[in-house]
Amino acid sequence: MTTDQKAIAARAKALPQHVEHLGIVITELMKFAHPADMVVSRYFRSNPRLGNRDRALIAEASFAFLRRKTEISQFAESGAGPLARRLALLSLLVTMIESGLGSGNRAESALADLAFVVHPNEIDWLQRFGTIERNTLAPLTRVNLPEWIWNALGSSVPKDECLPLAEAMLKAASLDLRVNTIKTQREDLLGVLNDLGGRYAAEPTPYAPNGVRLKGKPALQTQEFFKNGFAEVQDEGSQLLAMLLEPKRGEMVVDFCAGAGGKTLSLGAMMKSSGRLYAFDVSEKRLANLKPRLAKSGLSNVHPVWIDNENDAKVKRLAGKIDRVLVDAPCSGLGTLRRNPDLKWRQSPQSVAELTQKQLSILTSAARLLKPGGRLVYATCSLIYQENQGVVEAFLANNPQFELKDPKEVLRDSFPMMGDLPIGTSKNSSYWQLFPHIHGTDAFFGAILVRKAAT
Ligand SMILES: C[S@@+](CC[C@H](N)C(=O)[O-])C[C@H]1O[C@@H](n2cnc3c(N)ncnc32)[C@H](O)[C@@H]1O
Repeated sequence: MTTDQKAIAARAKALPQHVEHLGIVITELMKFAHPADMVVSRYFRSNPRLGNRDRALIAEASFAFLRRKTEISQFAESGAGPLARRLALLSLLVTMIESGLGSGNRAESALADLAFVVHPNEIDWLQRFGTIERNTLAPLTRVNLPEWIWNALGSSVPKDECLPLAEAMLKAASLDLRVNTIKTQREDLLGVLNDLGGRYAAEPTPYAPNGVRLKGKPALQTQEFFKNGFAEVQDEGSQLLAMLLEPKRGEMVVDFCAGAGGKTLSLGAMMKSSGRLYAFDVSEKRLANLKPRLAKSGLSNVHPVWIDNENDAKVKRLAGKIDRVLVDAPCSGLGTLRRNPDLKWRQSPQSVAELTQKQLSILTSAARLLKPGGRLVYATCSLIYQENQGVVEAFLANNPQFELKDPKEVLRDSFPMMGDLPIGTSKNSSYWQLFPHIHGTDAFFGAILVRKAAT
């Protein structure tokens, strides 16, 4: 038996308890009362005896359930025994087939890995699920989306791309890092990572110049390179989005919705730790999470500022003084379904309508910060038209002192290219958009707005 086979056998023996734990987690997830990652980590905290491998499998299967909830729930109706067990078994089967965990990447070998836990009368039933031809499923079952989101995709991509987009969102996302160029260079970090062994197998991201993609999902927190701030976890798309702002050395820049600072840290490094970069957010907790990341980043130009709301006096005091503003607006997050599949079940047309109002209000306040000639990037990780183009159009209708700049023109000399266009731009749009089925990133939207020089 090879080391890999031994590991697989050890994991397979532990599966009966996985089914039980997973059944409890899925029952809790189906209430949709809290974000899925919070539900899963709370469960692990209250079950401290679960090992790392158990946790990895339970977490992966919980997210597989959320991604394929329609298919799994519908098929589960046909089984026997407690519903939680049926859902757990189907989710484990999906995980085994898709992620290559256990010895199987196909239905039969995935089933063999479940042999320790399935009852004889469940085998045929699982086999039937594992061999369903996906293209025979009804459209909404196949895409595992609520109808309103499936319909909304058509306003974001051409009709013939809706299915490939929806299918791409059913896959788990890769783990990407951004190299902190204040401390090291990508080639050097790739060397360090690849010396750490197979689970870190790292390669450059296809487009982002400072991105690294890891093949596995290794624990990062304990690694020296991570503790010392040589890299941060950041999806390639998010890295590219921050690059739309193109901040320069010595400028005054505001990251209006900085959160825990994913993009703030990218912007600070692009500014070579010079000038002044304000990181605003209404969430004290998120800004508190930025501080340790900032401390290890080596940046000295970032100033976190808690604001009460977008019209806070601290914002008004900087009106007309800022060169560049990033508005990474709070949004439905429906572009990140690969990572946050619970969002498709937790958002609704009503929640999107409320977000749209908030987004317009934040954009309007943030825009007042700009000097004449200054650039604002309005961005979301949504693919819903109302949160994206809809907000920008409403803003421009009320603010004629701003104009939309075509990213094809603005980015031509400075941005990573895909074919003959800057990545994320297209011949027939003046907006910037990334999609999982085209770019292999989460879906992101960006609009480049400039305050006209004469006003
Ligand atoms: C998409 S997240 C930002 C993610 C962050 N830029 C990053 O790259 O990690 C949106 C953020 O907007 C913040 N937010 C919500 N309402 C806000 C407001 N009125 N003014 C400023 N920030 C706000 C939220 O607290 C949240 O951190």
